[in-house]
Amino acid sequence: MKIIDLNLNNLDNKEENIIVLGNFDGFHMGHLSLIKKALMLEKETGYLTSCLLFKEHSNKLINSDNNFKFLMSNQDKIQMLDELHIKIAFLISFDENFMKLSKENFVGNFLHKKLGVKSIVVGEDYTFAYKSSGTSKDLQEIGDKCNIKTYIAKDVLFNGTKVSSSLIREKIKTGDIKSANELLTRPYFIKGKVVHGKARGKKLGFPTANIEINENYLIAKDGVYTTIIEFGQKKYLSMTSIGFNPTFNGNRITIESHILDFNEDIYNTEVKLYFLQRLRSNIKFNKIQSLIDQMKKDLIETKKIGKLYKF
Ligand SMILES: Cc1cc2nc3c(=O)[nH]c(=O)nc-3n(C[C@H](O)[C@H](O)[C@H](O)COP(=O)(O)O)c2cc1C
Ligand SMILES: Nc1ncnc2c1ncn2[C@@H]1O[C@H](COP(=O)(O)OP(=O)(O)O)[C@@H](O)[C@H]1O
Repeated sequence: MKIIDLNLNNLDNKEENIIVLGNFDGFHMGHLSLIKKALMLEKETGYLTSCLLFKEHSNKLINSDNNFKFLMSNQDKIQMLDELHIKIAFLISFDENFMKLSKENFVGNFLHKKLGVKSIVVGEDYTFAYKSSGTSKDLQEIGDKCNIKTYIAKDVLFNGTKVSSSLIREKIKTGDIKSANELLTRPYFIKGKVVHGKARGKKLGFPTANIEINENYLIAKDGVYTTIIEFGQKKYLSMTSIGFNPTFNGNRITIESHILDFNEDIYNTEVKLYFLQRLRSNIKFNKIQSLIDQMKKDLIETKKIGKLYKF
C-alpha cells in the first residue's frame, strides 16, 4: 500500500482512485462492507482503491472531549487497510484549513482536483465539510457535477441494530467482549509496552506482564479475561486482569497478563493483547491464598477457552 502524507507530498503523479470515506475506528463489520464494495469497483474499473485518514483523531478536535476513547490508533488503521489490500492511504492533518472547507471545495477541489477521485464509497450517515454540514446525499449531488460517482452503502445491522463504533465501545466498556468481537469480526485488541509492576506476581506463582496504559484508548471493563498475547511474531494464550488489585488495596488501574507455559523476562517489549472472553469480576479476597486458588481456577477455564481458538 502506498502511504501519501498530503501535508508533505504534492501529488504530481496522482492516480485515479476510488476513495472510501469514514472514521473507521475499529474497522468493524460496517466499515468492512465499504471496503468490500470499493475492492469490487477496483476490479470493474481498474481505478485504485484509496482511503483518507486524519493524522489526528477528528473526534478529539471536534468534540474537544478529552475523555473520548478510541478503539484503535492511526497506525493500526494503516495496517488494517494494508491487510485489506487497499492500495493508497492518504493522510491529512485535521487542521483549521481542512475543518473550514465548504462542501463544494471538499468534493470539487480536494477530492476531484487534488486527489484524482473518480468514485466515492461511504456509509449512509457520513458527514463532511464545515461543522459536518455535508451528508452522503450532498456528496452524491456535488460529485455528479464533477463526474464522481458516489456509492452509499446501506447500514449493516446485527440482530436488528446498526453496527457502529460507539456500539462496540459500549460493549467493551460493559465487558461484553463476545458481542464486541462479533461486531468487529475479530478479537478486540490493545497494544502497549510491558512495564514494571509491584513485583508481587512471581511471589504468587503467577507472574504478570503489566501493560502500559495509553489514555487515548478504551479500556475494557474491570475483570478477568482470557486473552492472547502477541510479541516477537509469536502468540501465547494468557489470562489478563484489568482492575485495581482490590486484594492489595491498589489505587490505580492496571492491565496485567499471565502468559501460560512461559517464563522469560519481557520488560519493555511491545505487545498486542487480544481479548477473547470475560471470565469474572475482580474480587477483594481476605486471604492471598484465596486469590491464588481463584487464579488456578481461571487457568483451567482459560485452557478450555484457548482450545476453541486457532492462533
Ligand atoms: C488471572 C488473574 C486474575 C486476577 N484476579 C484478581 C482478583 O480477583 N482480585 C485481585 O485483587 N487481583 C487479581 N489479580 C491481580 C493480582 O492481584 C496481581 O496480578 C498481582 O497483585 C501481581 O501484581 P504485580 O504485577 O504488580 O506484581 C488477578 C491477576 C490475574 C493474572
Ligand atoms: N508467564 C509469565 N507471564 C507474564 N510475565 C512473565 C511470565 N514469566 C516471566 N515473566 C516476566 O515477569 C514479569 C512479571 O513479574 P511480576 O512478579 O508480576 O512483576 P511485575 O510486578 O513487575 O509485573 C513480566 O513483566 C515478565 O517480564
